Amino acid sequence: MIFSLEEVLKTEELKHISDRLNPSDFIDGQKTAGWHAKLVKNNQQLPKSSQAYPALSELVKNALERHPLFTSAAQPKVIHSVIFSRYEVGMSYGTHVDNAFMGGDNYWRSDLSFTIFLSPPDSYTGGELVMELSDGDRSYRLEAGAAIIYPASTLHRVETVTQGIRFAAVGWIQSLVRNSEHREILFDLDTVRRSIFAKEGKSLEFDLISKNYANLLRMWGS
Ligand SMILES: O=C(O)CCC(=O)C(=O)O
Ligand SMILES: [Fe+2]
Repeated sequence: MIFSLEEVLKTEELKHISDRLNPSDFIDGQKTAGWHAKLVKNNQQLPKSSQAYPALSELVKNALERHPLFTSAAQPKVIHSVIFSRYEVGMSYGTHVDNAFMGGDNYWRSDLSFTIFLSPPDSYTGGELVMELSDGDRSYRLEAGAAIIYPASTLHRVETVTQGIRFAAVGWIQSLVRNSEHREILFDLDTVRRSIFAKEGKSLEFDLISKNYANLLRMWGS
């Protein structure tokens, strides 16, 4: 399941982040790509050792966690390996799949990948995030502050930026529920039980769906 979240970052948070993304701090993005992704990765990123990185990466994780749809859709165990990337004119990231495990000493699994768009779409051209799906390509270019979250198993690419600068925060999620189809069933059940709760409160129907939601989570989660 691919899902987008609107307004993950508020306007003042976007400004706070952009004020701290100093182009001269950025380094070649090749540093964090797998051996094959390196061949097609042509962008820049903020090094984790930079002064701004720890607080900005916490801000991004907290913003995702407080979004009402995030927990239900992603069942996050840990959000990890956040990268602030920068694409100037001519930069792109060709077709690749993200590594299955990341995070240096911790070795978190990447079940879901996310991109939070940090630049307003009218401030650059090109730079679409494209998912290469079995029924064709699907292209995303969201408002600043919005996020797209997709299975890390997906082939994807970032098109060449042809004008302006594209900033993004990307990262990965190890989910409590490893299987994407299981996550989708849980998401649907959670959506339905919340809708029942809104209409009729803690009814028998609500309790039965909640029972099955919790039991499936126990069965599929780890
Ligand atoms: O910038 C993006 O939207 C995605 C970048 C990406 O695919 C990656 O860093 O692995
Ligand atoms: Fe990627």
